[in-house]
Amino acid sequence: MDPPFQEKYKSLFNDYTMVSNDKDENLMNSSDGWELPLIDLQRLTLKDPDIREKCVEEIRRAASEWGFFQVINHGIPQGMLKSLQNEQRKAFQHPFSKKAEDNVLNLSANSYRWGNPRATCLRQLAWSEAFHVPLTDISRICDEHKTLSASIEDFAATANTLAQGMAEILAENLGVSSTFFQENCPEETSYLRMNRYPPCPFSSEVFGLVPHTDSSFLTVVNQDQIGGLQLWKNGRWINVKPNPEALLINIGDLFQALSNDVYKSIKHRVLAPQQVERLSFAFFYCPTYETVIKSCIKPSMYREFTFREFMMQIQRDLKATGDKVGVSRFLL
Ligand SMILES: O=C(O)CCC(=O)C(=O)O
Ligand SMILES: [Fe+2]
Repeated sequence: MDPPFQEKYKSLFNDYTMVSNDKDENLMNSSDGWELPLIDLQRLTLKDPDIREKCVEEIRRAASEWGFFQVINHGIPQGMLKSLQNEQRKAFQHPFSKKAEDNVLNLSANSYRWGNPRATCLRQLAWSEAFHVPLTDISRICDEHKTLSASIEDFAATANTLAQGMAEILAENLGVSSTFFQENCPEETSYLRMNRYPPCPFSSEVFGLVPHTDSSFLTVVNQDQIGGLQLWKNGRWINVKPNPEALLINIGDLFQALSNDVYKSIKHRVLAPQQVERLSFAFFYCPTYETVIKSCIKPSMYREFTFREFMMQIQRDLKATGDKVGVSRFLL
Protein backbone atom coordinates (compact mmCIF):
# COMPACT_ATOMS: atom_id res chain seq x y z
CA MET A 1 0.00 0.00 0.00
CA ASP A 2 2.97 2.41 0.42
CA PRO A 3 3.86 4.51 -2.61
CA PRO A 4 7.03 3.34 -4.40
CA PHE A 5 9.21 6.25 -3.24
CA GLN A 6 12.58 4.57 -3.78
CA GLU A 7 11.70 3.21 -7.19
CA LYS A 8 10.24 6.43 -8.58
CA TYR A 9 12.94 8.68 -7.13
CA LYS A 10 15.82 6.25 -7.73
CA SER A 11 18.03 8.88 -9.33
CA LEU A 12 17.72 11.19 -6.31
CA PHE A 13 18.75 8.37 -4.00
CA ASN A 14 21.67 7.50 -6.32
CA ASP A 15 22.82 11.13 -6.45
CA TYR A 16 22.59 11.21 -2.71
CA THR A 17 24.94 8.23 -2.31
CA MET A 18 27.42 9.93 -4.64
CA VAL A 19 27.49 13.19 -2.70
CA SER A 20 26.82 11.80 0.72
CA ASN A 21 30.11 13.23 2.01
CA ASP A 22 28.69 16.73 1.85
CA LYS A 23 25.56 16.04 3.78
CA ASP A 24 24.38 19.25 5.42
CA GLU A 25 22.85 19.34 8.87
CA ASN A 26 21.03 16.25 9.95
CA LEU A 27 17.29 16.79 9.80
CA MET A 28 16.90 15.66 13.36
CA ASN A 29 18.59 18.77 14.77
CA SER A 30 15.85 20.67 16.52
CA SER A 31 14.88 22.19 19.78
CA ASP A 32 12.49 21.16 22.53
CA GLY A 33 13.04 24.24 24.66
CA TRP A 34 9.82 26.07 23.75
CA GLU A 35 6.24 25.28 24.68
CA LEU A 36 3.62 26.18 22.14
CA PRO A 37 0.77 28.25 23.68
CA LEU A 38 -2.12 26.06 24.87
CA ILE A 39 -5.43 27.93 24.98
CA ASP A 40 -8.64 26.74 26.66
CA LEU A 41 -11.50 27.92 24.43
CA GLN A 42 -14.14 27.03 27.02
CA ARG A 43 -13.60 30.56 28.35
CA LEU A 44 -15.12 32.05 25.21
CA THR A 45 -18.48 30.58 26.18
CA LEU A 46 -18.50 31.98 29.74
CA LYS A 47 -20.61 34.96 30.77
CA ASP A 48 -17.83 36.81 32.56
CA PRO A 49 -16.53 39.36 29.99
CA ASP A 50 -13.11 39.61 31.69
CA ILE A 51 -12.46 35.89 31.37
CA ARG A 52 -13.59 35.94 27.76
CA GLU A 53 -11.42 38.96 26.95
CA LYS A 54 -8.37 37.28 28.51
CA CYS A 55 -8.89 34.29 26.25
CA VAL A 56 -9.28 36.55 23.19
CA GLU A 57 -6.03 38.31 24.11
CA GLU A 58 -4.19 34.98 24.42
CA ILE A 59 -5.40 33.94 20.94
CA ARG A 60 -4.25 37.21 19.38
CA ARG A 61 -0.91 37.14 21.14
CA ALA A 62 -0.25 33.54 20.13
CA ALA A 63 -1.17 34.31 16.50
CA SER A 64 1.17 37.27 16.37
CA GLU A 65 4.10 35.89 18.41
CA TRP A 66 3.93 32.27 17.24
CA GLY A 67 1.56 31.99 14.27
CA PHE A 68 0.81 28.57 15.77
CA PHE A 69 -1.09 27.53 18.90
CA GLN A 70 -2.95 24.62 20.45
CA VAL A 71 -6.56 24.75 21.57
CA ILE A 72 -8.53 22.56 23.99
CA ASN A 73 -12.30 22.50 24.58
CA HIS A 74 -12.53 23.53 20.94
CA GLY A 75 -16.03 22.19 20.34
CA ILE A 76 -15.09 19.27 18.07
CA PRO A 77 -15.97 16.05 19.89
CA GLN A 78 -13.07 13.65 20.43
CA GLY A 79 -15.17 10.82 18.93
CA MET A 80 -15.55 12.74 15.68
CA LEU A 81 -11.79 13.20 15.38
CA LYS A 82 -11.19 9.51 16.16
CA SER A 83 -13.68 8.32 13.58
CA LEU A 84 -12.18 10.49 10.85
CA GLN A 85 -8.76 9.16 11.78
CA ASN A 86 -10.02 5.55 11.50
CA GLU A 87 -11.63 6.28 8.14
CA GLN A 88 -8.47 7.97 6.97
CA ARG A 89 -6.40 4.92 7.95
CA LYS A 90 -8.75 2.65 5.99
CA ALA A 91 -8.63 4.90 2.91
CA PHE A 92 -4.84 4.75 2.81
CA GLN A 93 -4.85 0.96 3.23
CA HIS A 94 -6.01 0.47 -0.36
CA PRO A 95 -3.34 -0.83 -2.72
CA PHE A 96 -1.21 1.96 -4.16
CA SER A 97 -2.54 1.42 -7.71
CA LYS A 98 -6.14 1.86 -6.54
CA LYS A 99 -5.24 5.17 -4.88
CA ALA A 100 -3.01 6.51 -7.65
CA GLU A 101 -4.60 5.15 -10.84
CA ASP A 102 -8.12 4.00 -10.06
CA ASN A 103 -9.13 7.07 -8.01
CA VAL A 104 -10.60 4.74 -5.40
CA LEU A 105 -12.56 7.49 -3.60
CA ASN A 106 -13.80 9.13 -6.84
CA LEU A 107 -12.40 12.55 -5.88
CA SER A 108 -11.49 15.30 -8.40
CA ALA A 109 -8.37 14.79 -10.50
CA ASN A 110 -5.04 15.02 -8.65
CA SER A 111 -6.58 14.71 -5.21
CA TYR A 112 -4.31 11.81 -4.32
CA ARG A 113 -0.75 13.11 -3.98
CA TRP A 114 2.54 11.54 -2.97
CA GLY A 115 6.25 12.37 -3.08
CA ASN A 116 7.03 15.47 -5.13
CA PRO A 117 7.09 15.16 -8.92
CA ARG A 118 9.25 18.31 -9.09
CA ALA A 119 11.91 17.22 -6.61
CA THR A 120 15.44 17.68 -7.93
CA CYS A 121 17.16 16.55 -4.73
CA LEU A 122 16.27 14.43 -1.71
CA ARG A 123 15.53 17.48 0.45
CA GLN A 124 12.65 18.40 -1.88
CA LEU A 125 11.08 14.98 -1.71
CA ALA A 126 8.14 14.40 0.66
CA TRP A 127 7.97 10.88 2.07
CA SER A 128 4.19 11.00 2.49
CA GLU A 129 0.92 10.51 0.69
CA ALA A 130 -2.25 12.62 0.95
CA PHE A 131 -5.84 12.88 -0.10
CA HIS A 132 -6.43 16.57 -0.75
CA VAL A 133 -10.22 16.94 -0.65
CA PRO A 134 -12.01 20.12 -1.78
CA LEU A 135 -15.15 20.04 0.36
CA THR A 136 -17.27 20.28 -2.79
CA ASP A 137 -16.02 16.72 -3.46
CA ILE A 138 -17.75 15.12 -0.46
CA SER A 139 -20.83 14.33 -2.52
CA ARG A 140 -18.68 12.61 -5.18
CA ILE A 141 -17.29 10.00 -2.78
CA CYS A 142 -18.85 6.70 -3.78
CA ASP A 143 -21.41 4.93 -1.59
CA GLU A 144 -18.92 2.20 -0.87
CA HIS A 145 -17.09 4.79 1.28
CA LYS A 146 -20.14 6.24 2.98
CA THR A 147 -18.62 6.12 6.46
CA LEU A 148 -15.63 8.14 5.22
CA SER A 149 -17.77 10.82 3.58
CA ALA A 150 -19.98 11.04 6.68
CA SER A 151 -16.91 11.49 8.91
CA ILE A 152 -15.49 14.16 6.60
CA GLU A 153 -18.81 15.97 6.51
CA ASP A 154 -19.18 15.97 10.31
CA PHE A 155 -15.63 17.13 10.88
CA ALA A 156 -15.75 19.81 8.16
CA ALA A 157 -18.92 21.36 9.60
CA THR A 158 -17.49 21.67 13.12
CA ALA A 159 -13.99 22.65 11.94
CA ASN A 160 -15.59 25.39 9.85
CA THR A 161 -17.37 26.77 12.93
CA LEU A 162 -14.14 26.66 14.92
CA ALA A 163 -12.12 28.29 12.12
CA GLN A 164 -14.68 31.04 11.58
CA GLY A 165 -14.81 31.76 15.31
CA MET A 166 -11.00 32.02 15.52
CA ALA A 167 -10.83 34.13 12.35
CA GLU A 168 -13.43 36.58 13.66
CA ILE A 169 -11.60 36.99 16.94
CA LEU A 170 -8.33 37.59 15.12
CA ALA A 171 -9.86 40.05 12.65
CA GLU A 172 -11.95 42.05 15.12
CA ASN A 173 -9.14 44.40 16.07
CA LEU A 174 -7.85 44.81 12.49
CA GLY A 175 -10.80 46.82 11.21
CA VAL A 176 -12.06 43.91 9.07
CA SER A 177 -15.87 43.83 8.66
CA SER A 178 -17.49 41.51 11.21
CA THR A 179 -19.25 39.61 8.40
CA PHE A 180 -16.15 39.25 6.16
CA PHE A 181 -15.57 35.55 6.90
CA GLN A 182 -19.23 34.61 6.92
CA GLU A 183 -19.63 36.23 3.49
CA ASN A 184 -16.43 35.04 1.84
CA CYS A 185 -15.76 31.61 3.34
CA PRO A 186 -18.76 29.35 2.77
CA GLU A 187 -18.00 25.86 4.04
CA GLU A 188 -17.47 24.34 0.61
CA THR A 189 -14.56 26.62 -0.37
CA SER A 190 -12.30 25.08 2.29
CA TYR A 191 -10.19 21.93 1.93
CA LEU A 192 -9.50 18.85 3.97
CA ARG A 193 -6.13 17.23 3.59
CA MET A 194 -5.53 13.77 5.03
CA ASN A 195 -1.82 13.01 5.38
CA ARG A 196 -0.09 9.68 5.89
CA TYR A 197 3.63 9.42 6.59
CA PRO A 198 4.80 5.82 6.06
CA PRO A 199 7.84 4.62 8.03
CA CYS A 200 10.93 5.88 6.24
CA PRO A 201 14.35 4.16 6.21
CA PHE A 202 16.00 7.50 5.24
CA SER A 203 14.37 9.66 7.85
CA SER A 204 17.54 11.61 8.61
CA GLU A 205 17.78 12.71 4.97
CA VAL A 206 14.21 12.96 3.66
CA PHE A 207 11.29 15.01 5.02
CA GLY A 208 7.80 13.68 5.56
CA LEU A 209 6.59 17.08 4.39
CA VAL A 210 9.01 19.76 3.17
CA PRO A 211 9.12 23.19 4.83
CA HIS A 212 6.13 25.28 3.69
CA THR A 213 3.56 27.83 4.75
CA ASP A 214 -0.18 27.19 4.32
CA SER A 215 -2.13 29.15 1.69
CA SER A 216 -5.25 29.42 3.86
CA PHE A 217 -6.54 32.10 6.27
CA LEU A 218 -5.86 29.57 8.98
CA THR A 219 -5.54 25.81 9.33
CA VAL A 220 -6.93 23.43 11.95
CA VAL A 221 -4.72 20.34 12.35
CA ASN A 222 -5.31 17.04 14.11
CA GLN A 223 -2.16 14.97 14.60
CA ASP A 224 -1.73 11.53 16.15
CA GLN A 225 0.73 10.75 18.95
CA ILE A 226 3.81 10.00 16.83
CA GLY A 227 5.22 13.52 16.56
CA GLY A 228 7.47 15.00 13.89
CA LEU A 229 5.79 18.33 13.14
CA GLN A 230 8.19 21.25 13.58
CA LEU A 231 7.85 24.99 13.20
CA TRP A 232 10.44 27.66 12.48
CA LYS A 233 10.87 30.14 15.32
CA ASN A 234 13.75 32.44 16.23
CA GLY A 235 16.11 30.82 13.76
CA ARG A 236 15.51 27.20 14.73
CA TRP A 237 13.12 24.31 14.28
CA ILE A 238 10.88 23.67 17.28
CA ASN A 239 9.14 20.33 17.87
CA VAL A 240 5.37 20.50 18.25
CA LYS A 241 4.72 17.87 20.91
CA PRO A 242 1.48 15.97 20.30
CA ASN A 243 -1.25 16.66 22.87
CA PRO A 244 -4.14 14.17 22.64
CA GLU A 245 -6.65 16.74 23.91
CA ALA A 246 -5.62 19.56 21.63
CA LEU A 247 -6.03 20.67 18.04
CA LEU A 248 -3.42 22.86 16.41
CA ILE A 249 -4.26 26.13 14.75
CA ASN A 250 -1.83 27.88 12.46
CA ILE A 251 -2.07 31.18 10.64
CA GLY A 252 -1.88 30.92 6.85
CA ASP A 253 -0.64 33.30 4.16
CA LEU A 254 -3.99 35.02 3.63
CA PHE A 255 -4.24 36.14 7.25
CA GLN A 256 -0.69 37.40 7.16
CA ALA A 257 -1.61 39.69 4.24
CA LEU A 258 -5.04 40.62 5.65
CA SER A 259 -3.43 41.59 8.96
CA ASN A 260 -0.50 43.45 7.36
CA ASP A 261 1.92 41.05 9.11
CA VAL A 262 0.34 41.43 12.57
CA TYR A 263 -0.22 37.65 12.38
CA LYS A 264 2.46 35.42 10.88
CA SER A 265 2.20 32.52 8.46
CA ILE A 266 4.96 30.40 9.92
CA LYS A 267 7.06 27.92 8.00
CA HIS A 268 6.59 24.35 9.23
CA ARG A 269 7.68 20.86 8.17
CA VAL A 270 7.22 17.24 9.17
CA LEU A 271 10.05 14.79 9.83
CA ALA A 272 9.53 11.35 8.35
CA PRO A 273 8.93 8.74 11.06
CA GLN A 274 11.48 5.91 11.16
CA GLN A 275 9.52 2.90 12.40
CA VAL A 276 5.80 3.58 12.44
CA GLU A 277 3.32 5.41 10.24
CA ARG A 278 2.04 8.84 11.28
CA LEU A 279 -1.40 10.24 10.42
CA SER A 280 -2.69 13.80 10.46
CA PHE A 281 -5.51 15.71 8.88
CA ALA A 282 -5.90 19.42 8.31
CA PHE A 283 -8.79 21.76 7.53
CA PHE A 284 -7.65 24.71 5.40
CA TYR A 285 -10.01 27.62 5.95
CA CYS A 286 -10.15 29.32 2.54
CA PRO A 287 -12.38 31.89 0.79
CA THR A 288 -14.02 31.84 -2.65
CA TYR A 289 -11.62 32.52 -5.54
CA GLU A 290 -13.16 35.96 -6.07
CA THR A 291 -12.47 37.15 -2.52
CA VAL A 292 -10.23 40.22 -2.41
CA ILE A 293 -7.53 40.19 0.26
CA LYS A 294 -6.58 43.67 1.38
CA SER A 295 -5.40 44.98 4.68
CA CYS A 296 -7.32 47.67 6.57
CA ILE A 297 -4.10 48.69 8.33
CA LYS A 298 -2.34 51.51 6.47
CA PRO A 299 0.14 51.84 4.93
CA SER A 300 -0.55 48.43 3.49
CA MET A 301 2.52 46.25 2.92
CA TYR A 302 0.80 44.14 0.27
CA ARG A 303 -1.04 45.07 -2.89
CA GLU A 304 -4.58 43.78 -2.90
CA PHE A 305 -5.13 40.46 -4.64
CA THR A 306 -7.84 37.87 -5.09
CA PHE A 307 -7.51 34.35 -3.77
CA ARG A 308 -7.56 33.18 -7.41
CA GLU A 309 -4.56 35.41 -8.28
CA PHE A 310 -2.74 34.12 -5.23
CA MET A 311 -3.26 30.45 -6.09
CA MET A 312 -2.32 31.03 -9.74
CA GLN A 313 0.88 32.80 -8.74
CA ILE A 314 1.79 29.88 -6.48
CA GLN A 315 1.34 27.47 -9.39
CA ARG A 316 3.44 29.67 -11.71
CA ASP A 317 6.24 29.91 -9.15
CA LEU A 318 6.15 26.18 -8.50
CA LYS A 319 6.48 25.50 -12.21
CA ALA A 320 9.29 27.99 -12.68
CA THR A 321 11.37 27.43 -9.54
CA GLY A 322 10.08 24.22 -7.93
CA ASP A 323 9.25 26.23 -4.79
CA LYS A 324 6.28 28.12 -3.44
CA VAL A 325 7.12 31.82 -3.06
CA GLY A 326 3.87 32.78 -1.34
CA VAL A 327 2.64 36.07 -0.02
CA SER A 328 5.95 37.94 -0.39
CA ARG A 329 5.13 38.03 -4.14
CA PHE A 330 2.48 40.63 -3.33
CA LEU A 331 4.64 42.93 -1.21
CA LEU A 332 4.53 46.55 -2.38
O1 LIG B 1 1.13 16.54 9.40
C1 LIG B 1 1.11 17.59 10.04
O2 LIG B 1 1.18 17.62 11.27
C2 LIG B 1 1.04 18.92 9.34
C3 LIG B 1 0.55 18.84 7.94
C4 LIG B 1 0.68 20.12 7.18
O3 LIG B 1 1.43 21.00 7.52
C5 LIG B 1 -0.13 20.32 5.96
O4 LIG B 1 -0.84 19.39 5.53
O5 LIG B 1 -0.06 21.45 5.40
FE1 LIG C 1 1.00 22.87 6.52
